[in-house]
Amino acid sequence: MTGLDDAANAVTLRGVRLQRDRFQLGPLDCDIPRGMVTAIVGPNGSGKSTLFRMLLGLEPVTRGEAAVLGTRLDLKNDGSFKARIGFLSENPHAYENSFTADEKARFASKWYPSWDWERYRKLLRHFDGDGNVKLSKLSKGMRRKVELSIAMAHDPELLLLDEPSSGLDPFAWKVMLEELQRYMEAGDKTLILASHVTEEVRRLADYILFIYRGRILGLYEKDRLFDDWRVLAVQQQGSDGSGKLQQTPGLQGLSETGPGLFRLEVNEPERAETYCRSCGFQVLGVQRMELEDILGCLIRKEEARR
Ligand SMILES: Nc1ncnc2c1ncn2[C@@H]1O[C@H](COP(=O)(O)OP(=O)(O)OP(=O)(O)O)[C@@H](O)[C@H]1O
Repeated sequence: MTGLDDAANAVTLRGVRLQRDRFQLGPLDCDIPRGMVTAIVGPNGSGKSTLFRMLLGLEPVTRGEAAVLGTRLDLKNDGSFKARIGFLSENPHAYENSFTADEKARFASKWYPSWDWERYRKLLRHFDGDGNVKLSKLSKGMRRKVELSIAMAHDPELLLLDEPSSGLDPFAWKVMLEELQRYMEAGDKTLILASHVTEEVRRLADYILFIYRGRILGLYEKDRLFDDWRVLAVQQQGSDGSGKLQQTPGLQGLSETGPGLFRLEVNEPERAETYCRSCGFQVLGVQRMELEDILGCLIRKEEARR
């Protein structure tokens, strides 16, 4: 791991903890790279929104050190780094209900030096959003579209999106993917999004950060993750040898699915296959794992460790 102010990272966390009455986030250690898309994936209540709030300085770091865009999250910073960030929260703020999108945008334009009205209008048009209706009168998806337009209008260095597609119809979802891909085209932007939508993660993410019960289960390069993690179905040929499966290279999970039949979750598929054969097992099939299966496997391992 590198220093806190390494320019290659958009976010650096070192032993970071945030304590609430009934929930602890951390200790967290990770580097989220700049110029990339990182998807945060984890079950409900695992701490994704809390992590976003902490990165925005809205909740204090109780212990450890954190930096966002090279700025340390401590009492000494003046908060100006936040003008370089675009944020879409999971839930809309009730105190903004009486504003229209255009009125909210007018507020935002004063706060963000790089605010671009043309960009805002273009985004709103592309999303087919209405800037003149009170936010409280918009449907969930309609409000999401205008909030996204506002979050992206100042072309921020770092975009933090908390479940951005929540409420969007399939057409708006497609527009969102297009806009986020366009946003990343310049090469110097960073997108971090929390998502439960597998397809969104598959299409957008360069990296996946798994989080569970406030702890990081791993940060993986997406293509490698989907290449490496496989399910092997194997059948025992002789009468003995099932115990040997515990030694399978890269073994992440093992279950007996029938008499002499086993299901192995592995992240070194070629070595695992060779090993199983050498132990006298017939390999019946090898399949890529879905994102939720990988998460399930990581959670089981974490639970076993606790
Ligand atoms: N305002 C709050 N005050 C106290 N505890 C909170 C508050 N908001 C969330 N929590 C708790 O913090 C924990 C993490 O919640 P958080 O919203 O960060 O999870 P999440 O991963 O974003 O979940 P989801 O996928 O459901 O959006 C949960 O145990 C939740 O009950």
